[in-house]
Amino acid sequence: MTQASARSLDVPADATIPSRHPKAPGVGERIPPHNPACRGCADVPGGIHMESWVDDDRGEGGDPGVGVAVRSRMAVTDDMQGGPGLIHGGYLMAAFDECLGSVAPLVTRSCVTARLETDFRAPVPVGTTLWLRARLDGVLRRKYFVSAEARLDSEDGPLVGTARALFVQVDLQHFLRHGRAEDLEAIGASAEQIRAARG
Ligand SMILES: CCCCCCCCCCCC(=O)SCCNC(=O)CCNC(=O)[C@H](O)C(C)(C)COP(=O)(O)OP(=O)(O)OC[C@H]1O[C@@H](n2cnc3c(N)ncnc32)[C@H](O)[C@@H]1OP(=O)(O)O
Repeated sequence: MTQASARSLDVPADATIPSRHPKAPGVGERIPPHNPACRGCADVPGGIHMESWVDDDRGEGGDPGVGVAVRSRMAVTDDMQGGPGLIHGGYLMAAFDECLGSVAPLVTRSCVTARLETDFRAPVPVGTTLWLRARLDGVLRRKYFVSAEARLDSEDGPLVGTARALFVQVDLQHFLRHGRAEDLEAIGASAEQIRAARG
């Protein structure tokens, strides 16, 4: 296998699709913020205020409850402007990252974005609402392959973007080792845990 194909976002043939974790929120339930300071999903100044729910991915056979998917909504506000009256592309990518990033935790522990590819298919005016839908396409070892689409103003509105991403599962040590201590302490980590993780 070449280096390029090893890092591709194409779902490997031997990937599987596990079920939602029994303790994960159920279909239709709101997904709570994964960190109270997250600029993606928490209600904090300067955030994108994404709201997400567990969706029902009916899968190939159309069976209800099969698969793992997330539905998200984001208001496109004036402060997201790039071109005059239009969303900055980085905000659309942030929206995709947040929606895509809510999928794997329905199955496993924390994951982080390793790679994110976005196709900007149509301009997104400020003052609109983005509706996103992401699904789990396959899992191989620690790798979670996900894809998403974004539509304007309703769940079946015009398609404005699509994305594919790879999330890699990490353990708590990832955050303890790399995160700023005061933010880790704010979510309950002790100074001793942080010191131990950093060696
Ligand atoms: C307190 C709780 C709060 C919970 C908080 C939850 C936070 C969620 C936040 C939302 C999402 C984000 O914004 S996350 C923020 C943005 N992302 C990041 O900061 C991640 C920075 N990158 C990293 O830390 C690292 O590169 C990792 C963890 C992604 C991978 O490092 P690693 O753990 O050493 O693993 P590594 O062996 O390199 O890679 C594992 C497998 O993935 C593949 N792989 C790795 N990177 C890539 C890549 N870019 N493109 C393709 N493939 C890749 C490798 O080839 C390998 O495949 P194979 O050999 O197995 O085939």
